[in-house]
Amino acid sequence: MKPIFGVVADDLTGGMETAAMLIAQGVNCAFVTDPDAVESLGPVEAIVVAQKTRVIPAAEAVARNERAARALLDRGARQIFFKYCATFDSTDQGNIGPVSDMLLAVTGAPYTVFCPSSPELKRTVYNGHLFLAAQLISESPKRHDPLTPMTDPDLVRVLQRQSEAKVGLLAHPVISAGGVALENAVTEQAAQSIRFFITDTIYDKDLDNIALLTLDWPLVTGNSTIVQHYPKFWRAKGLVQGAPQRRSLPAVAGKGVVLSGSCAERTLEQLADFEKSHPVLRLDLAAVEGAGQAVATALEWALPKLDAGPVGISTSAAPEAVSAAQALYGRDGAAALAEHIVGDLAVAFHQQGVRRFVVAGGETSGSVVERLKIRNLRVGAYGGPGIGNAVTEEADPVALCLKSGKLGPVDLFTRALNTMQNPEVAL
Ligand SMILES: Nc1ncnc2c1ncn2[C@@H]1O[C@H](COP(=O)(O)OP(=O)(O)O)[C@@H](O)[C@H]1O
Ligand SMILES: O=C(O)[C@@H](O)C(=O)COP(=O)(O)O
Repeated sequence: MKPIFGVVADDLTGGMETAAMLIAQGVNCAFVTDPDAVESLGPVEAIVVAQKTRVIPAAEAVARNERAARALLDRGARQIFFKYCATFDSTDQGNIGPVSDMLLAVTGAPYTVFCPSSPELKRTVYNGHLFLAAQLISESPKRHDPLTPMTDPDLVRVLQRQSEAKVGLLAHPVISAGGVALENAVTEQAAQSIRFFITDTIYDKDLDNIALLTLDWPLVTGNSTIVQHYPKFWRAKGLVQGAPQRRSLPAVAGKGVVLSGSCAERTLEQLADFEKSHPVLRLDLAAVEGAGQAVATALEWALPKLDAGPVGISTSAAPEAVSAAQALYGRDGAAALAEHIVGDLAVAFHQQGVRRFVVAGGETSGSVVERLKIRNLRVGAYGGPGIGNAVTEEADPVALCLKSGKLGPVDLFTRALNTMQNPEVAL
């Protein structure tokens, strides 16, 4: 069976969420973190290859995503989808442009769209400008992101800084008209050598129009939300067979921990909520004496508590503390230190019998999954924005809930740990 959809995702949380969305719509979707794992997968309708490439140097991101795309195309994938964040997380040296340049060449696509919007989450694009609710992204809390502060809301300008390809805009009137009017707009702009189209999107209906436009394109790019708009069209064309269903995960017992490296406002709220009923250790990056000492301190604090119930350990901090850590270690140095600590803790906790992990933050999730050497996961059906639930396919399984920094209900950490033990309780 040739997959109808091959996803190359630039982080673990969003990649897993994408797989979960497809699964919830009855699409038999596999999820792997290593392109080499694609070849040996059984028959599936879709495959997500999610790697931690969002903030790595562009050349390395291009090489790793090219391996993923080629592995998917070698399996016969009918369409490649490049999945990035709804907030277009990227720096000027960022990867969305270079990876898309490469994917255009590898798939032979003449052009593609960029559709980060998620109307449900109030992430919309109008006149090429990205909004979080009523705020331009550059005026929202995203301007404080530790790794990808978004200071320019004009996505045409942001993408043009990253790519050789000419970037244009499919503005809202033509997106909302859809059909032939939209196809004509693409043809007209393509005749002016435009290869990348930022798509204005305000309403769900706009996403349907974009999905219909791009249904058979070799390459599409965007956030997970647009992906949810394809399965009904695939089903109408007879491309997928399965009816929408819930795929629940096997129960996993064992000790539980929350590991958090996300500094997003929502994560800080979730940690505060979890702390009402569970012990939480907050590590101050500016005060720790190296990763080794921080890990030892955290283990000494956590291990005696785990038999009584889950605990949380976080490097997450508010903008002032993030700035203090970055002033000491540099932006990448602070992130590397935090990820080193959290990754070491994940390995040590696993050795000590922890089998339920909630991880907050996309980069943080990437380092935990890499350090636990997890390549292949059975993903559960979609449980809400920004959340991916999965279980490793091995004799002594590990349950993971990977959470996007900015998303998820406030009480997610407790609920996710409980659901792992009793998957029949919906998230
Ligand atoms: N106290 C801190 N100061 C600076 N950077 C931090 C701190 N704690 C964590 N980080 C880093 O910030 C980044 C947060 O990114 P991520 O895990 O993707 O979260 P989100 O999903 O909120 O973007 C990670 O690379 C993490 O290691
Ligand atoms: O769009 C989103 O928020 C997610 O799909 C995503 O990519 C999450 O990234 P992080 O917030 O860095 O986890």
